[in-house]
Amino acid sequence: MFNHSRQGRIVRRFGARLLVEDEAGAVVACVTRRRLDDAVCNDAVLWEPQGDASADGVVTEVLPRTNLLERVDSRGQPKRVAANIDQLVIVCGVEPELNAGLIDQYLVAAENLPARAIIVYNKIDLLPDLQLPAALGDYPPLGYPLLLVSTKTGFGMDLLLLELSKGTSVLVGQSGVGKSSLVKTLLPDLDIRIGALSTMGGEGGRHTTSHTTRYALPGGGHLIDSPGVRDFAPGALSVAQLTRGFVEIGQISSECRFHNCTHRIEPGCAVMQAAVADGISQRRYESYLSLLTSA
Ligand SMILES: Nc1nc2c(ncn2[C@@H]2O[C@H](COP(=O)(O)OP(=O)(O)OP(=O)(O)O)[C@@H](O)[C@H]2O)c(=O)[nH]1
Ligand SMILES: [Zn+2]
Repeated sequence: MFNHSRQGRIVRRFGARLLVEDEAGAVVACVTRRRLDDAVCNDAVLWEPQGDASADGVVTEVLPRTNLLERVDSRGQPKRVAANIDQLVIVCGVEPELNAGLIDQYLVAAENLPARAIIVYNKIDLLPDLQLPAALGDYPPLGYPLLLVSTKTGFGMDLLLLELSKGTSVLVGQSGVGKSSLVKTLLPDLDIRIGALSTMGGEGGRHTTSHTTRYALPGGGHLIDSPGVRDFAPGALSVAQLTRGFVEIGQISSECRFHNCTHRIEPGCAVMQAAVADGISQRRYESYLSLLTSA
């Protein structure tokens, strides 16, 4: 049989209906022929044009993913949110007070996806003397870019757009740090775009912001956004995930006497020695220990 399959990318899923961006950048309203229950936002798919009234295309296959972002819902069940994430943008800010332990948890999540991680420190307008919390100094030496921004003044937004142009990103972070404000600054025409997609997607014309959606950013790259994405909280972690997630600990752990060292009480632990000798940040080590006790 002649193969009409084309590649596309899921922009948004609304039940059985999918909005798929075709290779030319046009958005096509699709249904699924078989029940592709696990298809999520930003999945690469194969689809075939179809000319009937219900939809313009049929999604036939979900292509292999590089990763899958899942969140834990209110009943403790994992929920698939989006696929093929390149960068986790961890948003924090001058207020509420910095929660470095939470940043460390997000970094563990990023390293395990795996995805690149960027730390964005917002509301810099509230910090005229630029006295940053000491904990933020832990991150750039580990290779995590730290960007200072203000959605209020626009400071740092050009650099942020540049970082975001490198791939497909999601914004995560604690409530009140300014994630919604950032999205509005990055995508000033968000309401219009949501309106257009809602009309296309058979969502009854409701301008729904609740569905996870992939947006093209003005400087290149894409942002995947929804309240569910922004509320993403790292779930329970295994010891292996923790060691992978604290990159400096993972690096030194090959020098520990025991290959399965948890770096807590074991003799000959190179990580403990490094923490005492300032080879790694004492605060990060303690953060690791506190996550280990809940692992
Ligand atoms: N001074 C200052 N205030 C900001 C800035 N960005 C956001 N805010 C304020 O911070 C508050 C929280 O911003 P939101 O964008 O709602 O934060 P959020 O992270 O989306 O919060 P949730 O919706 O609870 O997750 C609002 O009152 C914003 O006006 C900034 O750059 N400077
Ligand atoms: Zn050790």
